[in-house]
Amino acid sequence: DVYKLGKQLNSGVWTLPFIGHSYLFFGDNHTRMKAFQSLGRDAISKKNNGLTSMWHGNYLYTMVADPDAAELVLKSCLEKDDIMKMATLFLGNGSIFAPVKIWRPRRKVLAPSFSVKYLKHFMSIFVKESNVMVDKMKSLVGTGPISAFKYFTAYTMDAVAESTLGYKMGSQKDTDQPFLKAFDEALVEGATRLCQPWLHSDLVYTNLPVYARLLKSKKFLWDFLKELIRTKRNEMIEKVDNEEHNYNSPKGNLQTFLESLIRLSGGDEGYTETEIVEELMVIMIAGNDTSAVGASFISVLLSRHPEVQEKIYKELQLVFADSDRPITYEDLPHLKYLDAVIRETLRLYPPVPVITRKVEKDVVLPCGIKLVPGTGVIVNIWALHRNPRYWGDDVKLFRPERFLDTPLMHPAAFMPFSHGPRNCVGYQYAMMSLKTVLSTVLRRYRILPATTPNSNSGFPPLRLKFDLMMKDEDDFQIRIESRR
Ligand code: HEM
Repeated sequence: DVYKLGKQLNSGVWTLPFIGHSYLFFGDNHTRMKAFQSLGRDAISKKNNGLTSMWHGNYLYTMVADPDAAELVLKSCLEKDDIMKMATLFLGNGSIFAPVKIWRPRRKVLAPSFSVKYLKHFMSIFVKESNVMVDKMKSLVGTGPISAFKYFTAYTMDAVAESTLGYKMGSQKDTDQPFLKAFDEALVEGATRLCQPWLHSDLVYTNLPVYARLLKSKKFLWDFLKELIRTKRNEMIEKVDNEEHNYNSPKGNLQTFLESLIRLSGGDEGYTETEIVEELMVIMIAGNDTSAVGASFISVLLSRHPEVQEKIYKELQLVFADSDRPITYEDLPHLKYLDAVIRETLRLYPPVPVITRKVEKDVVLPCGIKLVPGTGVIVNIWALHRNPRYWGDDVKLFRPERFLDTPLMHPAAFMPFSHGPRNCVGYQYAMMSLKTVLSTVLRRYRILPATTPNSNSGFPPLRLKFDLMMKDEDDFQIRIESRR
């Protein structure tokens, strides 16, 4: 059945005996992104209608770049592919990669703490950290190119740490911050392993010095979070004892995810300390670089499309005129063009370009092809967002207006935050944070390209790489100029 499925998927990309398509992934992170791109192009080619195969040795993945098929798969296959089990060494049973029976109850606890009611409280944190960022950027005006990512990643780390943990990380001010260092080291180790198939076996990996390094970073991060949880639990119990003797219906505002995790999980009866640490790590991992990568792609595209940047500035002028007042939650719905620019960037450059699922029961796709239990699925978001059947002939153009003048042709045609029950729980958080930081930067500065475009061919295409996320190999270089 597996081979029959492989044949039906009709790959136009060569496979080699024994290793299948794995040869495409040998090399560096740039090569790996190119592999996903060429397989994705095959999927959206006319002959294939949004599906192709990817053989990892003798293991078959159905690669999906068609919204109809993706929607069905993401609704009916909730288990993540086994390749994601590697994350367990670091994340334990953290919900993002956990088996469905662990993920489901945790998602129920996590989801309400991302509702608008809670998110509104975080605006003041986004505003404060955005201001720290624009102040830091002052010294960069008129200097040589800088990495936008370096600034956005420090911003997201501080914003997520304060809203999640109630902890003022201060990484925008001190890049040697020990939590940040340990966190970055662990992420680098994780990405290195995922991208190097010979490190996939736990038996091999856990006997290598790199594993000892991962454990060291993990211990530091876990000890730090455990201490923070203990302090917070005590604070909350004391507060409730003083106020109303009822742990489950606290008065006052919920301020952080940590507090709501402790509360929503039923106080002492709920999550264990380890389970809370796992969930906090999930949010830190899922919420940091994803948004920073998104903001960085937006900055680079704006540097190359001054006309788009001017349109955003006009919109900002309508809302704020020349005042210095900080952005509020009520301003957000008025920033429609900025919203379209963010979406259009996430369409062309989704920070998470591929996601995986495991097939556990027969699934018949709308085109009639039957997925076989024991195989995997890769939803190639990068290719799905460039599928001309759903985006028209100008699919490769950066044209934010498409989100304003044309309704989506399919609810799953645009899914940078994934789709279905296991989609991104931080979607609204991310959009609010991005709008706050981008509007704050763009009111103060004009973003300029790092290099001058060639008079004939314009700017060279961005060189992309894949290391858990899709990033710019040149580290998102831009320059800035003061608006005032
Ligand atoms: C531009 C920014 C972001 C992008 C592109 C993004 C993308 C994604 C994607 C694609 C998934 C689902 C993976 C899958 O279906 O297998 C996901 C899951 C998740 N994201 Fe995001 N994300 C972003 C920001 C955030 C933020 C800011 C947070 C939290 C503060 C967050 C928290 C999560 C969590 C907790 C999950 C796991 C949900 C679950 O498994 O139930 N994300 N994200």
